Amino acid sequence: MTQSFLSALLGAERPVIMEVKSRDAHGADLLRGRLPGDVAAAYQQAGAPCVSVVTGRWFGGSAAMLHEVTARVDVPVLLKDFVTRRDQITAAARAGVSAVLLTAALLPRESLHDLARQCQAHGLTPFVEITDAEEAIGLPNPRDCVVAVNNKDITARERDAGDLDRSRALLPAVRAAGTLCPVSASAVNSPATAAGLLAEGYRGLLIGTSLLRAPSVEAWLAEFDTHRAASTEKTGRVVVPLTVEAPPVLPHPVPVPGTAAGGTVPPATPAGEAEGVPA
Ligand SMILES: O=C(O)c1ccccc1NCC(=O)[C@H](O)[C@H](O)COP(=O)(O)O
Repeated sequence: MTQSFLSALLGAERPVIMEVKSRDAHGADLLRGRLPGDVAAAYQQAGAPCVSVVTGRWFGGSAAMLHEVTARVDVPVLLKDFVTRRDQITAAARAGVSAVLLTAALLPRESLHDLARQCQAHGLTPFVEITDAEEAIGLPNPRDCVVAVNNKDITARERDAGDLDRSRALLPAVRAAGTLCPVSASAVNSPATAAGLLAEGYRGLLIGTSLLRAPSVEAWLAEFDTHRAASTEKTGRVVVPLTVEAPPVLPHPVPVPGTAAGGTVPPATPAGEAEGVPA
């Protein structure tokens, strides 16, 4: 891996984080006989700047999936699991990921911020997923965080249809939080919708189901490019790739004020759902 997750996404012509996920929220198979590593490799081949892998068991994930994916791609990898403890971040860094999902709706504020600092201390990008404006406030070093609006409700296991208006409504708050990279995640169900969200000001998108169900990723991306060109013509808004300096990796362990080194954060996630993160 040569670039941090954040710089890879900001520097991409097509800022789409392509996700490998075994099952959707209703249990439907998304891999259809394909191996996770093969799907990830196909994404990289198609030009993915970054890949996401869901290891959370609600979505049929496992630690093995993470290893299969990291073994097959050179692009930065985002780990999506129910991360509540510092040791999960240490393990994720050891496993070769570049970014870690932190779900604001499932973490007390202090823990969210502590885990974000831990990610940064390991040179990982905190991928902070929010569902309301308040959750974005006060993140540590926000320029080094991705802040993603989740269009679905993880507390309901994402069984809802998703609400893209949430992304539209929260974009000003996400920008105000200080991130360079607002992302819209979940329920981005078509190339047209994806292009629309970029035209409205998002710097990145996280897409799982729509790409996994597409008969051809290349055809999906070609349609996306067509819609983007059309919306650029209409709005004049162009997403200019940015180069950012990778944040420094601080010496480890990094003492975090107010917490016991190596201590755990209060468990706020469904018990036993985070075993996809390697120990
Ligand atoms: O959102 C979470 O907190 C979460 C935690 C652990 C595993 C997965 C989690 N979310 C999954 C997702 O958010 C979606 O897979 C992702 O955004 C893609 O959504 P879609 O394009 O609708 O498949």
